[in-house]
Amino acid sequence: MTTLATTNNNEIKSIENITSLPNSVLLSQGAEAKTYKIDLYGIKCIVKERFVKAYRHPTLDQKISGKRILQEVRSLNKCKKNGIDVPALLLVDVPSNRIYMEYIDGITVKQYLYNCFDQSKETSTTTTQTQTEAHQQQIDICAEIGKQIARIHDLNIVHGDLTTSNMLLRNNSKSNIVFIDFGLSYTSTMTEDKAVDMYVLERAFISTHPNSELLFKEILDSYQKNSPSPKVAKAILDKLDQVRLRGRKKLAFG
Ligand SMILES: Nc1ncnc2c1ncn2[C@@H]1O[C@H](COP(=O)(O)OP(=O)(O)OP(=O)(O)O)[C@@H](O)[C@H]1O
Repeated sequence: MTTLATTNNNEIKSIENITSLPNSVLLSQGAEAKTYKIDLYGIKCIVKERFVKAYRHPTLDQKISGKRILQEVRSLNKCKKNGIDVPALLLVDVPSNRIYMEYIDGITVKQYLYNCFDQSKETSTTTTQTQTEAHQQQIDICAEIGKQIARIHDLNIVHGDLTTSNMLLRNNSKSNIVFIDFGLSYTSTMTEDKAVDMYVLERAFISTHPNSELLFKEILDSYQKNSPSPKVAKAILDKLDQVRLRGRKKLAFG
């Protein structure tokens, strides 16, 4: 682990206040972390800073934040090492609860799918060809999502928060999905954990992209077809059926 070094009388210090940096922009404030885009020595990068939760005991808070950071860093590193596209890790500043990573220039998969839906809508200006192309683009990106998640699961990484907002398109290219936000990720060999990961994605996908059940099926088909371990992938998808059933029962009976 390293600390961001700014030498000051031979002292190594963290940047005190991210917002004081020129060109720093707050991109999002989640429940646990703030995400900034900054310019560091001329390089655009992302700083994810887990903030102190006042309702938690400080020691416990530091322990939880430290664990989440470690998990995010581990997952990012493991993915990168195995050729799965994730932001490159630049620095980890444990005392300040910050991770510095590569800034990915590109839209989210969520936005990409919205754009395709817009193009595929019947209007006076759209042609059948535009609609067919837009539909094919949706299918292609869903196939890519399934393939890449199968590879992540094959590394025994459970993402924990799979949504189309947590997938970015490097240079806006649909064949270049970059997975982000591994803050809730963990290591597991259990089919159940991976099935729940797919269930989280399914719920998020269907609610973010209405009437997209057939598209989600593309994700599942590709997940199984492209998994490095097809038998395991099949077991995970069989388990997904059970997870769905439990989810429905929970909704119906509380
Ligand atoms: N490497 C990156 N490159 C470009 N944009 C990014 C990058 N990482 C995050 N973002 C942007 O910042 C937003 C928030 O990031 P992220 O999802 O990692 O944080 P979070 O959801 O607040 O964290 P957590 O869920 O762990 O509390 C993302 O939706 C994305 O738009």
